[in-house]
This record gives sequence, structure tokens and C-alpha cells, in this order.
Amino acid sequence: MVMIWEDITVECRDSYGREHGKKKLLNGVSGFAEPSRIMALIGPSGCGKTTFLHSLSGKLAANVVVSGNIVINGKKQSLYSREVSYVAQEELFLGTLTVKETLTYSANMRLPSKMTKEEINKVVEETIMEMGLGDCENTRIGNWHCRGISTGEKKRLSIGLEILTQPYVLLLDEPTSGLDSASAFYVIQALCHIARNGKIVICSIHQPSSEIFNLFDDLLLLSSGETVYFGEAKMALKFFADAGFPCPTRRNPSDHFLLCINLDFDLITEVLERTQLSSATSNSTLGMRTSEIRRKLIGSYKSSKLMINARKKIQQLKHNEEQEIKRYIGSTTTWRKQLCTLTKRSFLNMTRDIGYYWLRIVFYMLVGITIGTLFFHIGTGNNSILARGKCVSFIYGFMICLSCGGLPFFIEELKVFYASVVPNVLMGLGTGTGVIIFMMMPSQIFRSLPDIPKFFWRYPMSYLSFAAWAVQVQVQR
Ligand SMILES: Nc1ncnc2c1ncn2[C@@H]1O[C@H](COP(=O)(O)OP(=O)(O)OP(=O)(O)O)[C@@H](O)[C@H]1O
Repeated sequence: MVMIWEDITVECRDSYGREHGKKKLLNGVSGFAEPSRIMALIGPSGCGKTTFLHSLSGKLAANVVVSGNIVINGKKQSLYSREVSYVAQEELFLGTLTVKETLTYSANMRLPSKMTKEEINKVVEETIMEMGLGDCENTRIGNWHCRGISTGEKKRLSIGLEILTQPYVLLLDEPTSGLDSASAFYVIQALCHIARNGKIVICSIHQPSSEIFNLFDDLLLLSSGETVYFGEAKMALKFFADAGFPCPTRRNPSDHFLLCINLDFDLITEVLERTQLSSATSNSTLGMRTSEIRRKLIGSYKSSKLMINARKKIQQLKHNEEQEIKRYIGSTTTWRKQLCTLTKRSFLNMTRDIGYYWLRIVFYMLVGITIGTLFFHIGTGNNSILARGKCVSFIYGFMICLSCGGLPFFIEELKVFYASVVPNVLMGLGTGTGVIIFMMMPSQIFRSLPDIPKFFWRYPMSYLSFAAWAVQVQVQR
């Protein structure tokens, strides 16, 4: 089982969709990834690392056009492949759930329904062990108002969520961003372990330390959408030395690579020259402008044996037979199970969040008692019609104001649904139901005070309907 990408070119139209405003984000990037190996994708900011990972996982934005071939396990891939799992830079979780609960709910949603509870629990336990999350399995993830697990643990949890279904290929966008060197080392080591179990792991990374760099088997070096180097990570230093840019002995290899290809250094030099803060006119350590070094390196790579061999290997691997590999195909669980899981998760999330549920219940009770007292025994005469009208407006006003308090939590839950179209559809449907139920509720309170408990009960029911809709769509996590 191998993954091949051949002549991947990504172009984006300008914001008006005009053809002549096209910009090349990737230019003919080719390569391959083999199982049991981990590949680093390194390059300056804006060089196209995320675009490359999005092309491989079929998550490109609507305003870009991709051309080229992607072949996984002998099969040409269409827009989105279930064989590929993608871990984005941003982590999306429900902060009130613990690590174990998050993994268990996700496993219940995505593992085949024929798997028993014990089997699912075993997969969850194995994932916890593999990602080294044992110490924090019962700790809440935490959100903006409640501190939870550390950033490193969150990164490992997002990886854990993706490996639950045992994908062939794991793509990760900067899994070490925001981590200290020890946590970053831990994350990459966990990824190495996943790769050694026969998976393909490709991850973009910003300036890894030399210890982390040594963990990678392969390297794809990009600069402004062009391949500067593709091959074994340990051979990259030789390639740079052969091209005339050897890495000084005490310099971190990845720092050296970026120093040679990051065009921002030229801009900085220009600014310094203009402001007369420096007289340097070139990449100070290599004595040349970075654009020139980059051009030479790209030229060296294009005429190198590395590229010829890579092309030959791509042609060989493209015709390899498809292999049977065990994995859990996502979203094969039944509609009913998804409904139960989502509803349980939604209730747990709501009840654990004081602001989302309990605090608002207290406010609603206070409002209910106030309104009940103000409009107690208003009678059934002509004058009471006006009083009833006032009461309804009063109730609507409070309801709408207080419901805003739940928005941050509602949005947090929506984000977890991930696929871009789903949140919009759900937001519309959920809000619609909420409004209808709001309209029904005042009449309940209005009739008599003893009905107030019904009103409190009915409000959470709108979230139940939201969960029911949610399961009808493809849920990613
Ligand atoms: N959908 C898009 N429309 C227009 N431009 C885009 C789009 N996606 C990416 N770009 C541009 O393509 C270039 C590469 O972006 P990309 O996010 O792939 O870079 P990156 O190497 O991942 O950067 P970083 O390391 O900072 O995350 C950037 O200049 C970006 O502005």
C-alpha cells in the first residue's frame, strides 16, 4: 500500500473568480509515501504546506482548482477519500467532556454498528494507550472558561480521534504548533509509532529541533509551491552540500533549509537597507540573496538523480496491485445509534455547563415567577386583552435575551460537526425549531404558573430535535 501524488498543481482564482487573476499555490509537486514511514513537510510560512495536505485529503476550498493524480493503494482517488484522515491545526472538542468520553462518543459514531460495546471500549483503550493519554483520560478537555488538559494532550487527542478508524494514511497540519520541545518530541514520537504499525504518516512542521528532525524518515521541502527537495530526510544535508550550500556543523538542519529557501529574508534585507539599519544585501550567512539560492536549489533538484529516481519509482508504484487492508470504514453505524449517541452527548454537555443550562434555568425561573406575579389573576374582561399582549411581549423579550447566553456553547457544538455545509444547515434548522418552541412556550407559562416545569422541560427538547437532524448528515467526529 503506497500513496502517490503526481504533478499536483493548485491554482486559485482571484476574489472575483476571474481567470486572469489566477495564482499558483502548488506547481507540479510529485512524490510518494510508503507505509511504516513518517514524512516531514517543511517550508516557510505560506509556501503551500496546508494546500498540499488539503489536496491529498480532498479538502480544498471552492475557489481553487487542482490538477494531477493521487493514487492510494493502487486506486486513483476522487475528491474525498475515506482512506485518508486529516488532522487540522485547530482542535475542535466539546470542552465539558473528558478525554475518554470524547473518544468513546466518537468511536460510537464512527465504528461499525456490528461492533459490540466491549470491542468499541477496547479500541478506545488502545487509542488512549497509543497516544499516551492514560494520565488524563478522566480529565475534562476544558474550554474558554474552564481549564482542562494541556495543549500537547489536546494535539494527541485530535490524533487519537483520527486513528480510531485505522485509516491507511494520516495527514497532519502542524501537529506540534504551540508546543514546547518536549511535548513536540512526544507528539512526533507517537506519530512514528503509528507509522511503524504500517500506516503512512505525513505531517507539516515548522522548524523542528534536530532531535525531532532525526525522527523523520522522509522529507518534502516546499518553497512558494515548488519542490526544493523530496527524498530521505537524512540525505537532505548531502543534497544541500552538493548544491553548494552545506549546513554548518552546529546549525539545526531544518533551520539551514529554511534559511536557504525563505524568501522573506530578502524582504527583511530590503527593509533594513531602506531604513539603513543594515548594510547587508544578501543572506548574511551564505553571501547570496535567498531568491538566488532558492532558484539554484530548485534547479539542482530538477536535474538531480533524486528526482529521476522518484519519477521512476512513481511509475513503478502506480501499477502495484490493490492490497486488502483491515480498517474500520467510517460512519457505518446505524441511524438510531447515532441519534442515541449524539443526544446523550448533547445532554451531558449541557448539564455539565453551568452557563449553558443551570444558570439559565435559574434565570428562567426568576422571570417566570416575576411574570406570574405581575400578571396574576388578570381576569377575562376586555382590559385583560391588552395586559395579555404586554405579557407576551415581556416573555418574548426575556426569552430572546436569555437564549443568547447559550450561543457560545451551541456554536462550540456546531463546530465539532466540521464539514462546512453541515453547521450552516443545522444552524438554520436548530434556530428555526428554537423559535417555534419559544413561540409555544409563553402560552404554557401564560395559562398558569404550575405549568412552568413543562416550559423548562420543553426548552432542552429543542436540542433533542437538533440532535435528530444532526445524525442524518455525515458526521466527521
Ligand atoms: N483558498 C485560497 N484562496 C486564495 N489563496 C489561498 C487559498 N488557500 C491558500 N491560499 C494562499 O496560498 C498560499 C499558501 O497557503 P498555505 O495555507 O498552504 O500555506 P502554509 O505553508 O500552510 O502556511 P503556514 O505555514 O503559515 O500555515 C498562501 O499565500 C495563501 O494565502
